[in-house]
Amino acid sequence: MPKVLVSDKLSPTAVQIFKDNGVEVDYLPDLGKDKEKLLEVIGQYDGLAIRSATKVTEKVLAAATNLKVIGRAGIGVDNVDIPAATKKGIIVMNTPFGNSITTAEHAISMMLSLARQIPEADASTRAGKWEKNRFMGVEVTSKVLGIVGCGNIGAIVADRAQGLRMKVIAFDPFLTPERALEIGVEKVELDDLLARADFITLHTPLTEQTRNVISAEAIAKAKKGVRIINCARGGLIDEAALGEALKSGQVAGAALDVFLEEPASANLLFDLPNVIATPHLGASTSEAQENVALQVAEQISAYLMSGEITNALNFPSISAEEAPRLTPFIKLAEVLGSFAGQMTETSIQTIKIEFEGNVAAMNTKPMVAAALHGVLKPLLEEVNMVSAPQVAKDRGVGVEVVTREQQGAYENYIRLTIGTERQERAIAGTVFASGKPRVIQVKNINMEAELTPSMLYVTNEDKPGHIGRLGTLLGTLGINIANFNLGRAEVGSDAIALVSIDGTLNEKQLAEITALPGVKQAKALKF
Ligand SMILES: NC(=O)c1ccc[n+]([C@@H]2O[C@H](COP(=O)([O-])OP(=O)(O)OC[C@H]3O[C@@H](n4cnc5c(N)ncnc54)[C@H](O)[C@@H]3O)[C@@H](O)[C@H]2O)c1
Ligand SMILES: O=C(O)[C@H](O)COP(=O)(O)O
Repeated sequence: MPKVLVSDKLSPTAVQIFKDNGVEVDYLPDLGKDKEKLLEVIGQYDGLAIRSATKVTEKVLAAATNLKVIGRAGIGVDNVDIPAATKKGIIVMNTPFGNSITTAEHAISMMLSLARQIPEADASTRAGKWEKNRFMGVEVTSKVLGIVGCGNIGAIVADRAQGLRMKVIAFDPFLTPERALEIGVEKVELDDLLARADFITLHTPLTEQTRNVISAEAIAKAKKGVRIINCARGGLIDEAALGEALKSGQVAGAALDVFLEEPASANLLFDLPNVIATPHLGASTSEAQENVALQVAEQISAYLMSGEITNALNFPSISAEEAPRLTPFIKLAEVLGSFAGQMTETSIQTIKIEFEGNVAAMNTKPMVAAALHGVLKPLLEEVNMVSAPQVAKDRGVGVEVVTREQQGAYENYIRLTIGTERQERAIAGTVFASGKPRVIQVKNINMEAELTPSMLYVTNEDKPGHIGRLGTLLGTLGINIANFNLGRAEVGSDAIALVSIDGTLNEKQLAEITALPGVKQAKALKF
């Protein structure tokens, strides 16, 4: 039974869902904050369910010897080292929509609180002062709201702000003009947004491009008296620059849910009167927490129990219906890749994967990942299905994927062609109705072979006596033949033998096989 650790405070719904799905679960909501303890126990678990408190660093991942999946009950995954997880073949998932309405509502609440200084007015009134003249606010109606990052949350904020009769402009390089039109926002450049916005709200992930997007320079370009809201990530704002601008009046107020250092028990902005701070509460409503807990527990369980992949950030999705149908094709793609990888001795420049017939209409991305894994595995130690596409890219291997309708006799057909500086080598296969993957072409020579764990591959001149000599030699070497598959281009030309054997061949035995008359190449293959 797979075992999952919940190391942050998730709704108990998650625990119940894991149990209902046949997954063993340890609910230790404070463990994520204890780095040493996490390192000690993480090796026991197949899955990890977290929020933002657990930091899944490279060190944690190195200790996570059984970990297969990390599920983030929420959106931001900057607390997970995704490249390191990918390298280890660990799927990283999030729940991209579960808390977006709640977070957008928090941003709007923060904006209105800033406009009317609600927190200070509340504190002053309850302290017995009746400072009616101190708290002069501003209306939001007809004001310009500048949204930086107009994805799921940004678009919901835009919708709510339009309800408040604000004019909404957005800076987001990935926002298409069609989408901007659909959600009724004006797409602008950052400098334009800074120059025009009365309120600026941030809704981008924290990346190298977005870090300090609200810098001293950006603040200087903003309208005097702008109010800034950040319910996304702390690193988006240069906090020191914001502090100076709040003191000078360039920024009239800031409402911050997130901080550079969290938990933020101290922060240079906390002493300023025109700052509203909340402790990363953006996603904290009972509705959002139910949503994300339920989703993450279902997603982790589905992956561990059936291979279904939803909302993964480092692997293509595989639906519950697809998972059983795709499995034999993923297997085929991997063995074709492995065959080609084992046959390749010089550096790979290109990998072409062609899908024909039924398989071309399926979700080919996991098959491509499996094929690349198969190719790279014999050449590199640290590669897996999750990391293979990135490894191929990092190594400058050109990957081409082609899909087309059935052209030959096979209802489904996958061909993988490897290009090196010396040559191109193609190998093709199919999956029979029984679900069995078979190799059907090697170097354009037709054959039909099941790839078994240990095989001998021989190319030879098509001349009488070869099969007898090969069989006799294998017998003399004490190697039992489980299956013998043959193919040839045409009479008297090149022929191929793919022999399933029990046990493995050593270098000396291979040299004896290579020395047989007419043999051009002999190779031991493992699958
Ligand atoms: N405070 C909280 O509790 C809380 C809750 C949920 C999410 N968040 C944060 O909010 C962020 C946004 O969430 P979302 O669901 O809207 O994500 P999303 O992916 O739907 O939207 C992010 C948007 O940012 C845009 N973007 C990326 N790089 C940009 C750049 N350099 N400049 C401008 N725009 C850029 C993207 O194109 C995208 O449209 C998350 O990454 C997370 O960090 C915080
Ligand atoms: O990215 C998110 O989903 C939010 O930052 C929520 O974080 P939390 O789960 O720690 O509240």
